[in-house]
Amino acid sequence: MSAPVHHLPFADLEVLLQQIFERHGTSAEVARSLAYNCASAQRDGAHSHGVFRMPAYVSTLNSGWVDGKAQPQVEDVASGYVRVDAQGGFAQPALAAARELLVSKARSAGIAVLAIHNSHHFAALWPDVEPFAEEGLVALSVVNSMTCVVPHGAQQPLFGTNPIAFAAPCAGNDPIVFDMATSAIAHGDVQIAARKGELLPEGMGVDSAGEPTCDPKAILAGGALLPFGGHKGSALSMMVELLAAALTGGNFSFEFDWSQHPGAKTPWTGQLIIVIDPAKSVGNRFAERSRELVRQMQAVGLQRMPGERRFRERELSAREGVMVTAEEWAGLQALAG
Ligand SMILES: NC(=O)C1=CN([C@@H]2O[C@H](COP(=O)(O)OP(=O)(O)OC[C@H]3O[C@@H](n4cnc5c(N)ncnc54)[C@H](OP(=O)(O)O)[C@@H]3O)[C@@H](O)[C@H]2O)C=CC1
Ligand SMILES: O=C(O)C1=NCCCC1
Repeated sequence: MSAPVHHLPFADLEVLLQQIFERHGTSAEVARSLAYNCASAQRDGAHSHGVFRMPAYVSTLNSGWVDGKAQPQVEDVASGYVRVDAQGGFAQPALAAARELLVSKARSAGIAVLAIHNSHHFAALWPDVEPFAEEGLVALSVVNSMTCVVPHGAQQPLFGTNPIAFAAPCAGNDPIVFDMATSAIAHGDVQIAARKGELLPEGMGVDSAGEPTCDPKAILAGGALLPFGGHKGSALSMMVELLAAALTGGNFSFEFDWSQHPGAKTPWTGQLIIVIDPAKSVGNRFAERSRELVRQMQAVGLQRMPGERRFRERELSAREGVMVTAEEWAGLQALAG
């Protein structure tokens, strides 16, 4: 028998999450930003960063580790450069505060960089880039997280799960979007597997003795993750540390200490977003060229584009409501008080 589920209109889920954030100490603006982000992940079936994350958001806010009322400070640094100090708050409101300036710089200079530091990112990364592609721009973002990944050839964890997200317009189609951790598996998916009592495929992580394991609980109890693709994923993860932390002024994944804040779960790091206006080099042809690439990939047998599963889930959610399991629903009700 399948588990009972609720199907909610997106707006209702968003309002409920907003209430939870505000109840646990965020400003109304921050609550709106995080609720939209988290509800969008749930809507798109991005479960490792949907409502599953709400208890950890709440425990983090209650621990005093993050400032839920922070007012990001935007600095107009140069013709193609914006810097934001998130003031110890969440990264999404920091991006929102700088977004208009970033887009106007990308449109006038052809390329613009947004460097966010002193920020907490606890979400999927695609929501940060996809909207740029919907406006005809190309966007790339990286964010570093917390030490849990052993660099290829090393013995101890150092890197975070450090995702990379990319979005580009595609004529007559949903934008092309990919968003992937540079670890073999996202930390969120390890937690979900541990909760469900499932084993992981081989090659995802090691136990506390550094021995390969498929047991997610062993990875969470003093073990660690591996980068995807050996030395190649490891190099990308290193690049993310450099771009998201060293370049922005944020912490490396190993540089913050949350031990004095029991319940804290959000990495206090940095994030970089690069936005490019393709009109500057190829006029209005970029989106057509994207479409051509997709056509050719399909012609050689491609069945699934990255991002496609999410867009399908989004359509399904629009028709049937956003799916929340009975257990998740009960948890949300408890958090909402
Ligand atoms: N904030 C943070 O610090 C961190 C956040 N995360 C987030 O965790 C989430 C999950 O990451 P991860 O587990 O690496 O993601 P996945 O491995 O599930 O997916 C990575 C990308 O590959 C696509 N994809 C997956 N399977 C296929 C396939 N068979 N064919 C074609 N494309 C495919 C996905 O598209 P689709 O979405 O359509 O399935 C997605 O764009 C991400 O949103 C990431 O941002 C991860 C680490 C840290
Ligand atoms: O799933 C992950 O990996 C992470 N997600 C949110 C931030 C911490 C790492």
